[in-house]
Formats: sequence, C-alpha cells, structure tokens
Amino acid sequence: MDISLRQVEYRYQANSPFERLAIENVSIDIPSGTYLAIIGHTGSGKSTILQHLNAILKPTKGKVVIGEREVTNAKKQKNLKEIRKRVGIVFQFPEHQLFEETVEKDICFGPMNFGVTEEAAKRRAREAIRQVGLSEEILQKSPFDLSGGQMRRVAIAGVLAMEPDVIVLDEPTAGLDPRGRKEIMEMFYQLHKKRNLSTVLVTHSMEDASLYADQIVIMHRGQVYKKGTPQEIFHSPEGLLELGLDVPEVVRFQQKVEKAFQTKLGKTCLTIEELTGEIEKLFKGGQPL
Ligand SMILES: Nc1ncnc2c1ncn2[C@@H]1O[C@H](COP(=O)(O)OP(=O)(O)OP(=O)(O)O)[C@@H](O)[C@H]1O
Repeated sequence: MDISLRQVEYRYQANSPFERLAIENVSIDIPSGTYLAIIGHTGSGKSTILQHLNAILKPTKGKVVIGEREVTNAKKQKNLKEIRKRVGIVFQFPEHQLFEETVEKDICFGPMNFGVTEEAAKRRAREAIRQVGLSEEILQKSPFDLSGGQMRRVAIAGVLAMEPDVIVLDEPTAGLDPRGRKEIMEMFYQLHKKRNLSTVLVTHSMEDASLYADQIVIMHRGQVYKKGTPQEIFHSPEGLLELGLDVPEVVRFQQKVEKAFQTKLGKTCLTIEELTGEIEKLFKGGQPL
C-alpha cells in the first residue's frame, strides 16, 4: 500500500490562543515495500508526521493519501478504522500499553477488536510471537512476569498480529541495551525483506537509518530539510554537521578509506569495485590506513 503526504501542514490547537505550527509543506512518498527513516532533532516534527500515517491526525492543510483513501481536513471522513487496521504503529515504549492477564489475550485484543474470530486471532498470536523471536509457551504467561525486552517484543507482536501492510516504528529500541537494540532492528529488517512490509522508522540514530533504510528524510524545524537514499544523504554530510547531526560510523569509515586511497592512488574518485578491492587488500596485508 502506497502512502504519500502532499504539502502537509499541521497546527496543534488550531484557531485557539495555544495554536502551534508543528509541520509545514511536508511532501513525502512512501511507495509499497519501502523502508523509510525519518531523522531530526527533538521537536522537528517527526511524531506529528507519524501520526498522519494512520490518520490519528488530519492535516490542517494539504492531504495525505493512504492506499486509495485521501485524508484531508474535511469534516466527514468515514472508515478511518480500515486505515488503522492496515497501518500499524509501534509507539515509544509500547509495553506500557500491555494490560491483559495473559500475553495471548493481549496479542489477540487488536485483531478481535477488528472483527477477527477468537480462533483466527489465536493463530495470529502464535505466528506473531514466533516472528518476534519468542516461544509459544510465553503466550499463557502474564505480560507483567516478563523481562523488559520480552514485554517490548510482546507489544510488537500485538501490532504484527493485525497483519498490517505498513508498520511505523517510533524509536522502537528506546531504553534497550545495545544487544537488544540490534536484535529488534534486525527483526524488523527481516520482516521488511521477507514480507515486503513497508516500514517507516522514526529514529535519532543515524547509524540505524544508514544501515536499514532505502530512503531517509531529515526533518528540521517542521520542514523537510533533505531527502534521498543513504548514499545521497551522506555523500555530502556537511549540511548534517551544520544541523549538529552526527554522521554514522559506517559512513565515516567509508569516507576515511576513500580519502586514504584517493591520496595513495592519486585519483579523485574510486568505483565501488576499486574501493572494495582496496579494502580487501588492506585487510589481507594488515596495513593500517
Ligand atoms: N500535543 C501538542 N500540542 C501542542 N504542540 C505540540 C504537541 N505535540 C507536539 N507539539 C509541538 O509540535 C512541534 C513538533 O513536535 P513533534 O513531537 O512532532 O517533534 P519530534 O521531532 O517528534 O520530537 P521528539 O523527537 O522529541 O519526539 C514541537 O514544536 C512540539 O512542541
């Protein structure tokens, strides 16, 4: 399912003394099967964009097209429930929303609320719990007897059990240790690859954006500052540094290697094959850069 934002503006508490412009003139395309990362400082508008992706918020100007549906500021907009079913959002610290007596009941809650039978919902729960890397025995436990990392996975399984076409992740690894962070990011990447699941990741981590996303959007003060592939974004990182955003380690490494070999070979530009070949030689010879 394709999603696109067309010149979207959003004002919180519009037409009140507390009105606040959060985003303006935001146009982003998310074709089906894309992995998009949205990066930016606190307050740059990431969460506001995210809430437009399943019509929790409706633009005060412009429009959002979700599949066949157009979401605008118009008063009467029916069947937004259908959109919520197809676009799953994993909010920050999703485990805070667990509330049922058992993990199984918690995972089944969403699908059953949308009319899936109990039997089918239980089948989905078993599949979802496997997808998040947990065993089926956990289904009969209380969510409150689990570790923090397990609770996070159970909450994610609840969103997957809705079988969404698009999954939106708001800092999904916040508060986890480095190992847990990597496991969760890899899990979402595998889901994206295997099921061609469109994925939108809101993150402060340039590292994750550069490792997993096909497309990156950088937000600054409510506007799109830059968008493109990781290669396009990091090709000239000066703008990012001006914003005070960190350049990821992998990109720094590549640039360092490129610079070293450009100096050595007297060339201004290396092909990717030349670069890879030179890196291999370097590791075999063990010479430091
Ligand atoms: N409920 C609200 N009422 C009024 N203003 C809000 C509300 N939520 C956000 N804002 C304002 O809208 C702007 C964008 O906020 P938003 O939460 O979208 O940024 P963000 O990039 O997601 O930040 P963070 O990284 O801290 O989550 C900010 O100026 C913020 O203060």
